[in-house]
Amino acid sequence: MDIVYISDLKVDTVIGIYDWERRIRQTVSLDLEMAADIRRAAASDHIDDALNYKAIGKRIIQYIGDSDFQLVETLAERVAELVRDEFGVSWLKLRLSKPGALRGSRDVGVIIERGERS
Ligand SMILES: Nc1nc2c(c(=O)[nH]1)N=C([C@H](O)[C@@H](O)CO)CN2
Repeated sequence: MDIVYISDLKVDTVIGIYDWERRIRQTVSLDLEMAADIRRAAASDHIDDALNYKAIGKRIIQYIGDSDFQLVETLAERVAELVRDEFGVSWLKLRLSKPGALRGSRDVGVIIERGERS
């Protein structure tokens, strides 16, 4: 199994459980690893044969930017569903972090893995 990845994708969104958090936008950061077989794209050298990380990244930016969940868990799960459903990704690992959310820590968040590694 090969991996196509996106690292440290930063998006501003409404996220959080407190009243003050519902009134502002905060930055979340996303690391995403997606199962892929890159051999066809490598052989043809054509984007149509590749898992297009730019198309996926733009869709994630749009989705997160428009969302307003309370928990990072919910946001992570929905992004994972979107990537798997819309881009046919069989397995992924997603790390969603919220920088500065806990004093003394660089960031907090969740890491989820969905689907079967083939
Ligand atoms: N497991 C979680 N714990 C907490 C979350 C969360 O989304 N998942 N969120 C908060 C607050 O919104 C916090 O980020 C504000 O600084 C607290 N704990």
